Amino acid sequence: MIGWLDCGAGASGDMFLGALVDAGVPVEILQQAVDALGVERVELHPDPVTRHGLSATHVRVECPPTTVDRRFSAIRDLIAAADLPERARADAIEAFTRLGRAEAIAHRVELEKVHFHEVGALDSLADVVAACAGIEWLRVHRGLTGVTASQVTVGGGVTRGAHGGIPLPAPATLAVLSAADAPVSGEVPYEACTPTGAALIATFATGYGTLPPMRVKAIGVGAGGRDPKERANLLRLVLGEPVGAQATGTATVLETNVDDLDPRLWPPVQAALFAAGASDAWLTPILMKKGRPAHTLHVLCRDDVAPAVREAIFAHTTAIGLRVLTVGKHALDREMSTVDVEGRPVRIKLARVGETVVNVSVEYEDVAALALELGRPAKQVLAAATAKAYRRYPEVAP
Ligand SMILES: O=C([S-])c1cc(C(=O)S)c[n+]([C@@H]2O[C@H](COP(=O)(O)O)[C@@H](O)[C@H]2O)c1
Ligand code: NI
Repeated sequence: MIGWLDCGAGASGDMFLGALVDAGVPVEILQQAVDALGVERVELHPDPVTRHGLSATHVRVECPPTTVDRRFSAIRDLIAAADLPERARADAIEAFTRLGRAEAIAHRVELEKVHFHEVGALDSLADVVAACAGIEWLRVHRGLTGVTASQVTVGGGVTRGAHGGIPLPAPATLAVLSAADAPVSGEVPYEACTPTGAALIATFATGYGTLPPMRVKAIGVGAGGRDPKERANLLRLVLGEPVGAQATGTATVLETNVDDLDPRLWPPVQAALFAAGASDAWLTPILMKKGRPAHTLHVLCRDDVAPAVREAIFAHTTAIGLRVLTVGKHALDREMSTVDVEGRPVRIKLARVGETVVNVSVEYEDVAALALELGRPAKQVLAAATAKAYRRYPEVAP
């Protein structure tokens, strides 16, 4: 599954949460992430709303009055210590680092000393961790592999900040989006994209453009708090299975020979590569120059995430150079479905050639989780799920 963010009406933290809930992410997942921070009680309330007659979900983020001023370093430490899924935590730190760097540029202060004001900081903190937990839920439960975004409408005019009038687009919004090389335009006379919205787009989007070719499976429509007359204040998250050019085209393989990395570090290297967007990463044992036993690290990724994957290889291994290969790719159209095992859903992945299903595979993560829950061996749950899948798609049964 891939995702595309329609940012034609801008983006903000609450619009992100609305889009996620509207796309099917349980609000409890978002609330748990906020609760995991252990700060003042912040409550998320999803409401069905309309904007210009279009239905959407708005998530009210209710923050109590607070006098706590939070520096960037304190916020980063709070997120680092929170009990969140690992990738959600890493994304939340990344989003706040993007915000912090932007504020540091705008106010000419050091990153560690950037200061977020009281309720603004709490609201933004809740938005960021909840959105990151929501995207992680989509990765785990809907097989989301990547997100791209449209050009971002940022708006124009003036807004009020803690220190007075702020020109729009807000300096932090512009700094975040320019650092991410995101295409922007003004278009409307108000603040369409906030700094938090910009930081979330920049964290999740691996590229920018129009809706990629996909079979659409879910659409999440998130509303902003206001209903300006110029356009429907909506952020749309479109989720679907890639088709056509995305399935058939090119990919990048990065390769490097490594003879001096402590072998205990390979699993965290692999985790870091996946976090950077790798589609797969594997090692081949080799005998390299000077007769040294070593490994070739191969990393396959989409072309647009290759720079991030390259950075991760240099950051996490001892490699000081690598090969970059553009390879042809043909991937079958895929689609997720579920089968029922003892009343619980287990996801299956279907692969099609045209309309014909040619392969069905049971998602092992679901099997392992259900086996744990039922206290049964994973092989039994796998066999039960596979039997159900073959019953539904006898054309692929052995
Ligand atoms: O108060 C300050 S310093 C402030 C700075 C900036 C900069 O761009 S710098 C922007 N703002 C405005 O505050 C709100 C909050 O944005 P969220 O991202 O937390 O929703 C927004 O209107 C910014 O433009 C304040
Ligand atoms: Ni600021």
